[in-house]
Amino acid sequence: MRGEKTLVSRDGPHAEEPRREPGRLEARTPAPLIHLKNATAGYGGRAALRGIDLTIYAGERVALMGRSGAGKSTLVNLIHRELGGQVALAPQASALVDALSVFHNVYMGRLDRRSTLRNLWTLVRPAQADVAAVRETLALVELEAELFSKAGALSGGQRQRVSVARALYDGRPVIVADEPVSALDRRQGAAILARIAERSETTILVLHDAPLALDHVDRIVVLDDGRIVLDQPSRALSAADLAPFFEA
Ligand SMILES: Nc1ncnc2c1ncn2[C@@H]1O[C@H](COP(=O)(O)OP(=O)(O)OP(=O)(O)O)[C@@H](O)[C@H]1O
Repeated sequence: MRGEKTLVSRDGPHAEEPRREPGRLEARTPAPLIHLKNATAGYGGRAALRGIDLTIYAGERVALMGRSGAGKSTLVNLIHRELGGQVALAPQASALVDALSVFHNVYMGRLDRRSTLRNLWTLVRPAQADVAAVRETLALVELEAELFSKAGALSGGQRQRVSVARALYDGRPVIVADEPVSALDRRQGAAILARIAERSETTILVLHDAPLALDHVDRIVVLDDGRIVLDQPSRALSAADLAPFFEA
């Protein structure tokens, strides 16, 4: 564990709503899902994100990209905090509870919507209906054979799929996933991204693979050293456009 996290967002969401003239008829602009204006975040007094201006609307599919240490996970945490209960988070696969089964790790996606008694009972003797629902979700990521394996015994790619399954099982309208497919080959990665897109209204994904991102999201946001250095629709970009941001 590194230093203590102090996430700070200046001006918060909806800081600059468009000004409307009274009495004037105009097309209704949808409210942004997230609106960060000059947001900052850091750890123990050290800035990890600076001057972040980012507006995301419901229905968008956004990839956050950039070199290691650029601030992607920090931005994911900030977005998660701003959106609260609307978000199903698929954290990096390292966030799984190794000592628990795949079933229990996925079940955790709905922990906060069940009674404490039911959650405790599920630790010992899961209800058949819950087992069936989790198995069905695991089938979406081709992992139903591992239902009762310990999470700690899985490969990196399997762990990523469990993390995604937990977010799918959670079932909230926004899925935010931090590196959901980096340990998978491109075919498997594409299949998982397709499942995420089918099961969510809005997706915000940390991705490393440019061709995969260009195929699966509408918009690419690149971070470098804590700042947004590119924010464009994928259709306007090629892998060559993104390459300079990943070269040493
Ligand atoms: N818990 C923490 N305590 C202290 N510093 C941190 C912590 N987490 C991240 N940082 C620092 O903040 C900066 C941004 O880190 P972050 O994890 O957001 O980057 P990233 O783009 O997600 O990297 P990666 O692709 O390697 O996961 C880095 O300089 C990192 O060292």
